[in-house]
Amino acid sequence: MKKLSEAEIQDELQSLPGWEYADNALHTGFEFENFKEAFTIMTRIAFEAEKLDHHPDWSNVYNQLHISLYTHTEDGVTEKDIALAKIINDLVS
Ligand SMILES: C[C@H](O)[C@H](O)[C@H]1CNC2=NC(N)=NC(=O)C2=N1
Repeated sequence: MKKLSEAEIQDELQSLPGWEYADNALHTGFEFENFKEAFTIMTRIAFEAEKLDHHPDWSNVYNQLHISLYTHTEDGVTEKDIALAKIINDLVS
């Protein structure tokens, strides 16, 4: 899986509302009604991440969820991060 250039990442971000590129990774944040809603989405994301064999760096505090996507093996953002970001946006919307 090839590391994407910054230009390629910015191009992909056009179709990823809510995501930004910083510090060599993609980042987003969501706020839910409560902890149960946040954790339900996290569970759905976890199953999709397992299918892709690609896993988010994330943190959850009550109803807030912050997610960063990064490909450790390539030390940067790859198509797998873009694919997972799209799945996450679809699950949350
Ligand atoms: C061995 C296994 O395929 C790797 O560790 C996978 C698993 N999940 C991963 N997730 C992420 N975000 N980056 C990786 O490089 C990565 N590598």
